Amino acid sequence: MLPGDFPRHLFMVGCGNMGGAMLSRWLSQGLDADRVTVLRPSGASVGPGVMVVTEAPTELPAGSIVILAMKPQQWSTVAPAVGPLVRQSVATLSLLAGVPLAVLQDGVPGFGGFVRAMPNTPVAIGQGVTALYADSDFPADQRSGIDALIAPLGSAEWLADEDQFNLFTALGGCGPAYVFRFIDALARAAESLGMDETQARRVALATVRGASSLAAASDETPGALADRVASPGGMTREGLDVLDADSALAGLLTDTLRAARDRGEELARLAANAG
Ligand SMILES: NC(=O)C1=CN([C@@H]2O[C@H](COP(=O)(O)OP(=O)(O)OC[C@H]3O[C@@H](n4cnc5c(N)ncnc54)[C@H](O)[C@@H]3O)[C@@H](O)[C@H]2O)C=CC1
Ligand SMILES: O=C(O)[C@@H]1CCC=N1
Repeated sequence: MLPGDFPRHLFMVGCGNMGGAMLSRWLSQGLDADRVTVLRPSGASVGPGVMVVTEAPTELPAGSIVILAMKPQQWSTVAPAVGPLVRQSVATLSLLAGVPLAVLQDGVPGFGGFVRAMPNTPVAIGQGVTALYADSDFPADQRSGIDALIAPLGSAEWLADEDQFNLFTALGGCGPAYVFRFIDALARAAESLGMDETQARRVALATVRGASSLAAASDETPGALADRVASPGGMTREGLDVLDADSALAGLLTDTLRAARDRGEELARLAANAG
């Protein structure tokens, strides 16, 4: 079921991996396909009944939200084409990683309805986490429409400080990729030590799923839960000692998030200049 104040119409600019994950969830939760229009250069279908256009129309249905779901680097070329539609929208949600509100506003001068959103692909099953940020120009009474839009996708966090957006992106937006890589590495490690490949993948995935569900359901921190697995003098501690030596895992993940976060500033420059 969609919330009652779900936007009346969605106009999506691009619908690839991320836009497609959001759209499939909204449709699965009861959104009528005729309440969505997708602009994509290929014109390829995104699902039964959803209108796909290859050029921006001149008008949007009343109460539309525009969702920018193309690549950040495309903003400076897309802005002139979709600017008139952005101005007609009650709000325009930008998924463009790294691109600050100021760069969005430069593309459509005078429009105060931009909201930055950073979802992640688990939105496809309603288990995403989405960061949201709007500045003081954004009409306060439109926030509930944005909340209704995001609610079917999982949890949401409004950030108070736009400077935190790239760090949130590195953790929440990019994070599924790092977790998928970890699952893969866990399975490959078991395989390299002699386990059958298919069994290693199955057990690694089941272990990560069970552990993350337990951590989500527990009052204890993941750190405390790790210690509970490690029986004194037992096997787990020997393994944890490898991960913890010289803060190996913590250091690797800090470097990982730093690299992802810092790429956001480069994407902002590309969005402003390169087209
Ligand atoms: N993939 C992810 O997990 C996440 C992606 N994002 C953001 O979502 C946006 C899209 O990323 P992905 O879906 O991964 O990329 P993608 O490459 O899968 O999809 C991009 C879409 O944009 C369309 N497109 C290309 N040129 C266009 C144009 N001129 N006008 C309209 N549409 C155009 C493409 O046809 C495609 O459907 C990016 O801005 C990214 O930063 C945000 C959070 C997570
Ligand atoms: O890789 C990217 O730039 C986007 C942002 C978060 C996930 N994917």
